[in-house]
Amino acid sequence: MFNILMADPISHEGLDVLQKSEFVTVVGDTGLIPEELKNRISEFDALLVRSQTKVTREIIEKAINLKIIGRAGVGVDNIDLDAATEYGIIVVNAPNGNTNSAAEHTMAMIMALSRKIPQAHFALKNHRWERSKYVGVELKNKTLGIIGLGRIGTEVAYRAKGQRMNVMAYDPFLTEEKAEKMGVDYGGFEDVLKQADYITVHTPLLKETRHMIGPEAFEMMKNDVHIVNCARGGIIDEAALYDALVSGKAAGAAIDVLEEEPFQDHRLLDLPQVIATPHLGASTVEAQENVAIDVCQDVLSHLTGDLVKNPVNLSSVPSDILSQIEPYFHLAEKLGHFLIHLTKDVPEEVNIYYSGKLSDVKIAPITRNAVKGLLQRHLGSHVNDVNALYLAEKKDITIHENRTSTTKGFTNMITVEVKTKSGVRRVSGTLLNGLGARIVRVDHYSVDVMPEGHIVIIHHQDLPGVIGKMGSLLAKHDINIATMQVDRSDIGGDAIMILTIDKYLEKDGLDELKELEEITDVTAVDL
Ligand SMILES: NC(=O)C1=CN([C@@H]2O[C@H](COP(=O)(O)OP(=O)(O)OC[C@H]3O[C@@H](n4cnc5c(N)ncnc54)[C@H](O)[C@@H]3O)[C@@H](O)[C@H]2O)C=CC1
Ligand SMILES: O=C(O)CCC(=O)C(=O)O
Repeated sequence: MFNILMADPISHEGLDVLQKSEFVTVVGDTGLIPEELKNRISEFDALLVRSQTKVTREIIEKAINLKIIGRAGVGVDNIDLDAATEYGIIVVNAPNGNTNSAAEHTMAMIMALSRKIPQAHFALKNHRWERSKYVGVELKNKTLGIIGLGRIGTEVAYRAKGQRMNVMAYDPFLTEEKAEKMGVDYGGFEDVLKQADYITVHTPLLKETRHMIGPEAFEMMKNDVHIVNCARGGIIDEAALYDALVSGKAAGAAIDVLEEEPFQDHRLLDLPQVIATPHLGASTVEAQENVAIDVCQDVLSHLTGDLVKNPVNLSSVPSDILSQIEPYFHLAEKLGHFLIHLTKDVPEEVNIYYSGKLSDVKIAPITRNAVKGLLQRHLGSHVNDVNALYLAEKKDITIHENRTSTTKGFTNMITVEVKTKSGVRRVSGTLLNGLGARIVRVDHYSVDVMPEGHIVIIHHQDLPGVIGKMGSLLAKHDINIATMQVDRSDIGGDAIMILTIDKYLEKDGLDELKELEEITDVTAVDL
């Protein structure tokens, strides 16, 4: 049974996904202060948050059982991703479910700002009829500058065009061709600043985007510019915005997000030309349902051993290829685990070869799992597919992926190879149609072994009587051989025998096998 802590309120449609599962229990405890969260986090396998809860390194360090953090929304700037990755905790978000709501909110803010609706509303509610005070400006033929043309920025662009605005955008991934296709003017950051009447930001909050709209940016802008931030507090330097508004450079600002939430400094909010909402961009029934369902499904998938759709600290695996790679994902881990038992020295380099059908599927998740299988033996069960590559790098092990369409007799094959100072060891596996996974090569030997259960790998001299001796010795230890595979380099030369046995071979049995004179090496591995 896995324990999930819901630390921020999540829509019940998402919670239903979890509550229907017999594998999880959900504890709802919203509004915990950081100290309380730190003290309780070790009880949980999964943590669900929105933007309020700050999942800091300090909390992650205490989260000894935590496997996944689910963010019901897009921005993950409230989660220390480096710490999560380092501790092998996967972070998932729900990047698509609130795009529409955030775009609609942005448009509502742009329109309310232009027509001073909140100010006029407030006056009227206070019984003041002030028609001449609230003269607005039209959006038609004005230029909207969009900084960050991702999911939300793109939706805002289409809506602004519906308002007959000219749209100009800057995004490091925007090409001239793409802009043309969208009917958007293509510009650099400064072009947008200089030409826009309205500027709206839709980037994530990153080192690079923090305060990207600061004093210098305001200087480049047109007089009477309108500023909109429905993305993240901190993209716009609030002190610089305040100065621009007070000096009259900027005509008004609409802000949904603040550098500190809930706000500490209310100077900006007190300006009459500022309209504001308390981080409501995603606060619609529909968006909250969408993000809750998406994130809860991923949390459940991860806890029950399946792949997730929206990992943040892993590259994303689209659902259509998810089912395609899943069996290889498990095979790769077993190959890594098998091989590390054969590897007697410190691994320096790992090569993973993908051949046949696998040469054109998304292999990154498969690679991560192979590395996980390799590292777990020595680094323990905290190694997972989130931190495997990070930990390999920390251990100075270089990882290379290689694709080849050569099938080597199999329609698909994964070969994991480890280089150490004493040489190279490798193991290959495949998925046989209808028969499942098989280990088909160990170094230069051909075998056919199901990668599961108790396995003994015996290197020996190809001499008469060896198999008999081995069988008797195992029988003495009450061990039944389930399957046996043998291959040799040449008659009377080096040979390999791979046994699957019905129970674990204890150390004394292993040592006795090693003492047989024809045997050069014995390795036991449990897959
Ligand atoms: N107010 C609210 O309630 C909500 C806020 N958000 C926030 O909105 C923002 C955008 O979200 P999405 O569109 O879903 O993200 P996205 O990832 O689809 O788009 C972000 C875009 O910003 C671009 N970008 C990154 N660095 C940039 C830079 N230096 N200059 C210009 N562009 C840059 C990226 O290339 C990307 O195209 C995020 O900060 C997210 O957290 C999202 C949903 C609701
Ligand atoms: O959880 C929320 O309501 C905030 C949504 C948000 O800011 C995001 O998805 O980035």
